[in-house]
Amino acid sequence: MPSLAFLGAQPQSTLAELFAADPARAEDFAHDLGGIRFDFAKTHLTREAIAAFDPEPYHDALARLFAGEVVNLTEGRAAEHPAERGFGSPDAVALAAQRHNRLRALVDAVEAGAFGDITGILHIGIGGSALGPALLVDALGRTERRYRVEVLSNIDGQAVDEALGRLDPATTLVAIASKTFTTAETLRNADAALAWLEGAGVEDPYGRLIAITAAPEKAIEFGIDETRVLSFAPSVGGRYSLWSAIGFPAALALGTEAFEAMLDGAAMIDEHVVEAPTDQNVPLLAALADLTYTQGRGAETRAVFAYDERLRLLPSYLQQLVMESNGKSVRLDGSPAAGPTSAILWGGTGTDAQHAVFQLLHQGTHLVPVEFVAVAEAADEQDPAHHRELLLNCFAQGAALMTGRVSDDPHRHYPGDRPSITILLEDLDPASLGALIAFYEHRTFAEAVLLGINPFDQFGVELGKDMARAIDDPDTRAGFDPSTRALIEKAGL
Ligand SMILES: O=P(O)(O)OC[C@H]1O[C@](O)(CO)[C@@H](O)[C@@H]1O
Repeated sequence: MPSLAFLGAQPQSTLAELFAADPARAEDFAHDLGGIRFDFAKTHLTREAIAAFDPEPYHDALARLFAGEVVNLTEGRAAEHPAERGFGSPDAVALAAQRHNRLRALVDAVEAGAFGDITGILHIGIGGSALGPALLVDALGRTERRYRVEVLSNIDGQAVDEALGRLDPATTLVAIASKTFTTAETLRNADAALAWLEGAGVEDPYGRLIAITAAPEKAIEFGIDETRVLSFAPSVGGRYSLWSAIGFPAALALGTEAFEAMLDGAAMIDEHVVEAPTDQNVPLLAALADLTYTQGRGAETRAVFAYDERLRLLPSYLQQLVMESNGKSVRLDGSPAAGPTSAILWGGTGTDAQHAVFQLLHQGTHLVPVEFVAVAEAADEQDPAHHRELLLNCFAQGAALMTGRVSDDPHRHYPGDRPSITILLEDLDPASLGALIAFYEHRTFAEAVLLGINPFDQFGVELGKDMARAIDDPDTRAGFDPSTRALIEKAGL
């Protein structure tokens, strides 16, 4: 059983005291890995706590994950997303490679004109079947994107109209991405897309559909020819699936080489977590810092600010990854979790957020560990002066949160000692983005292991889905509470 005893070895010193006592802190608590600097110096993590941490249970869990053992005990399956990056049982790795070959073949077919002149792709999916592709394309496809990609997730008809309005039905491919191929929003939106193609007079609308799923039989039942079904393993969780066929729109829009470079970046992190000792293991250190605040100091949230417009979708991607994984109350054996589990993750982009929510971060009553994610190199064709100011603002915020400012006037007093992690990418490219995302996956995994919870199930979302079905049925609706029935009546449903 993993132990959180290391938290007891953490002196309750302030950040200023930690820096004063340790001249090498800035250097030793910052780690350069794959072109990314992970700087933990402005957290309350200490050498004592790291030394007191027993990494054995973590490494055992990691070995089980990479061996393709059943680590998702509540659903009785493995969690094989690392196999997409070459780490797993030989069978899983071979199968993932075969599936990537099919993905590449389909990209090649689109490029060779097998679907006619295609200029756009409508990617329909939700949660893990949408957030990853949306992030990849938005982050990396701003200048070189070869196809217009629209990601449609919400069941709101306005979202449908907006997405369709930006595409030409005559030259659009529709990818229906759903691990289960049963998700209500996705199927409803797929029907809307089909009607859109039909309405525009597209000769063979079903011929324009591609399915991406772990349930190929259901996609075939829907009417999609099996040659256009890209599958992935049921053991790849939705929020861990962007490495699989779910990444198809990114592979198409950015090119398969870029997609492979992203997988390589992630694989570099896979290797790192296995080999690095605790005091160098970047995702593990981040998890130790997270637990220092949630378990050790009562922090309920953690905020991530992307100081780069290209990463504006990162906070919402991380919300699913972190909260759907570790927002649990019971341990693997069903016993209650000992103390808080996942922090509530929220965030935004810098510098916008500075003028909206940073007041609370600097002077509010909540302890909010902050994370800054920035890129040293400006995006192509970006004004270097803007980029310089963006970065300077980012670093100034970390310094201000930590240092504070003393004033006799309580309204103008900044207490300081507020922690932050800074993640600085040398450049934003497929490899560094892959590494960044895999870092977050491994950090989430490490946290789950230390908390003794299962990061790979998500039963919490099932109740709402069941109720959404029941509420639409007059017989079961009668059993709903009076408040809900009154709302349904008021809305005229
Ligand atoms: O890919 P699917 O099966 O459509 O599911 C979409 C999303 O729904 C969830 O199951 C829960 O809402 C997520 O875990 C998943 O990413």
